[in-house]
Amino acid sequence: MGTVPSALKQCLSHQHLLREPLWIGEPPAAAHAAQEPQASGLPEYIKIVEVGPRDGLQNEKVIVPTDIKIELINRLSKTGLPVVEVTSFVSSKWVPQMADHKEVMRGIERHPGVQYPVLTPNLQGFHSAIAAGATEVSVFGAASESFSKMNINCSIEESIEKFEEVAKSARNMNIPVRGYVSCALGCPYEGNITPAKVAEVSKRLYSMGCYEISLGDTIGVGTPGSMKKMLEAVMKEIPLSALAVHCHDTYGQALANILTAIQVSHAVKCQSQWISVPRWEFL
Ligand SMILES: CC(C)(COP(=O)([O-])OP(=O)([O-])OC[C@H]1O[C@@H](n2cnc3c(N)ncnc32)[C@H](O)[C@@H]1OP(=O)([O-])[O-])[C@@H](O)C(=O)NCCC(=O)NCCSC(=O)C[C@@](C)(O)CC(=O)[O-]
Repeated sequence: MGTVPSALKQCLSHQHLLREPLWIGEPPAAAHAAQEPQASGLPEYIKIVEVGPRDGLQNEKVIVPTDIKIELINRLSKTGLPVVEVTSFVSSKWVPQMADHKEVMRGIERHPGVQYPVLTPNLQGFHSAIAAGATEVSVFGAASESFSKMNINCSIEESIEKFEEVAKSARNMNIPVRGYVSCALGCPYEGNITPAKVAEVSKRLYSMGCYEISLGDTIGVGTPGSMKKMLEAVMKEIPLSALAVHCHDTYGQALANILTAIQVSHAVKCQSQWISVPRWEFL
C-alpha cells in the first residue's frame, strides 16, 4: 500500500474488509436484506486492470529503458492479473516515455488468459498498434473540454469522432475497444465536473462499442461522496457490468474511493440480481 496513510491502511485491512460493511451513507435496502456473501457488502471477485507500465511509466521523469519495461510487463503477466495495459500509440513528441511502443509490444511474452491493451487516440495510433501486434485497444476521452484539448489536442466532440473511426475499424477486425473517461471526479483546469457530463461522455463511448468504460479520477481529487454521486449518474446510462474505475492516489483517497465504488456497485448488483463483475484500477 506504499504511501497510504496508516489510518486508511487500518481501515482497509483485510480482516476489517471481511468483517465490516463500511458504508458511506445509507446502503440501499437490498444490501440490508442480502445474505452472505453479499452481507459483507463486497463482491467475491474483483477484476484488476494493471496500468502501471503505461500510466505509471508515462509520468516518470527519467525514461525507463525498453528492456526494463518488458521485464516489468513479463513479471506482471505471471502474477495472475487478467489485464496488463502495455503502452500507448501516441505522439512521441507529446509523450516521449512511450516512444518505444513498437519495441515493447515486440518484446513482451504473452501469457494465455492475459489481455494486453494499448492506448490509441486516433486511427493513426490504431493502425500502428495493430501493426505492432496489439489485440485490444483503448480510446481515451475526457469529461472536461479543457483537459481534452490539453491532452489530445481536440474538443470532446472531435475526440468522439476520432474514437468512432477507431471503434469502426476495430469492429471490422474483431478487436475489443475499451474507453476511458478522464476527469470523472474533477479537472486540473476546470475544477468540478458534473456527474451528468461524465455520464454523457460515458454513454457515447459505450454506444460506439466500447465494451468497458473506465472512469478516471485523473488527478485524485475524488472523495467517497463524489464517487458515489458520479457512479449513480453513470449507472443510469451504462450497465454496471461495463463499468470500471481508475483512481489516482494523489491525495491518498484512491483506496477509499475504490472501496466506495465496489460497495455502491455491489449493492446495485445485489438489488438488480445482475450477473456482473465490476473492474477497478488503482494507481
Ligand atoms: C493525440 C495526439 C497524437 C494528437 O496529436 P496532434 O498533434 O493533435 O495530431 P495531429 O493529427 O495534428 O498530427 C500532428 C502530428 O502528430 C502525429 N500523430 C498523430 N497521431 C499520432 C499517433 N497516434 N501516434 C503518433 N503520432 C501521431 C502526426 O503524424 C503528426 O506528425 P508530424 O507530421 O507533425 O510529424 C497527441 O495529442 C498526443 O500524442 N497526445 C498525448 C496523449 C497522451 O498520451 N496522454 C496521456 C495518456 S491519457 C491519460 O493519462 C488519462 C488516463 C487514460 O490514464 C485516464 C485517467 O488517468 O484519467
